[in-house]
Amino acid sequence: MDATVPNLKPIIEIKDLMKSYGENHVLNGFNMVLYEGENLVIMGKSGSGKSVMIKCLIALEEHDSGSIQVMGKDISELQREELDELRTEVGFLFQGSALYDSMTVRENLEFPLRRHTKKFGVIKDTTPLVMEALQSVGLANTINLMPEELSGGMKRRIALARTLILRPKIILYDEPTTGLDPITAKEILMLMKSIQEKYNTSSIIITHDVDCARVISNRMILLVEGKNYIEGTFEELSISTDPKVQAFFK
Ligand SMILES: Nc1ncnc2c1ncn2[C@@H]1O[C@H](COP(=O)(O)OP(=O)(O)OP(=O)(O)O)[C@@H](O)[C@H]1O
Repeated sequence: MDATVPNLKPIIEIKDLMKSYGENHVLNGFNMVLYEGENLVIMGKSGSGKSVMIKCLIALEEHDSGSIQVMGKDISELQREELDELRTEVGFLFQGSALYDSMTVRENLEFPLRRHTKKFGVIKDTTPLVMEALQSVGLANTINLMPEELSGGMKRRIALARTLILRPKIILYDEPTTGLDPITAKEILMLMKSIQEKYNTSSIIITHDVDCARVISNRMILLVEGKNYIEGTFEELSISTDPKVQAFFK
């Protein structure tokens, strides 16, 4: 474990996770612990089950067996309302950002506030929360713009602001730097780091991007054929002589 991880309190624990689609056994006993304040990178070949694992984690997909504990709660035991509440603590940033094109930046950010009224109650004036989230991503001046007026990097930052507005304790990133040029990708990584420091969030980051893993990870897990193949720090994995591990560092 990297010395920069402040403590070792688990915030997510996955044990022996199995998930198949017909004969396609995607997750075959995956295990994972995410500690508070940690940035955990999951790497794996295309089709190795990374996105399915994330979907099981937030109960968008039902797992076949094994257990998933998020903030001490077994997600398969939660009723719909409890699950909705838990989802306000787990923000996710999927590939492609997915802002609503017909809404302004402000309306995009207000959307989760209106959907999850339990966390903050009914808010009469959303401006302070919207502005704080936009300031966190350095884009306060875009509040009245439409998504089409934003660059790819800006869209991703706004999507991150929309995730942050509910003040999640955990953020799940699926390929946060894919499709961005190297400079914009670096800006996003710096932003992810500053958010983690500011809000003390814990994150799981799925990525193929070695630079992303190097900059952001406290620890990494390599997923092969639906289970953990190896885990360790970037430094440990990057000097591994195992061909399956080396393949990611080329
Ligand atoms: N809803 C679904 N129905 C059937 N099969 C699915 C479904 N979702 C995923 N799969 C299968 O699960 C396997 C793992 O997919 P997954 O999207 O998790 O891969 P991944 O590791 O995230 O890949 P990538 O890096 O390309 O995003 C694939 O074989 C995929 O076809």
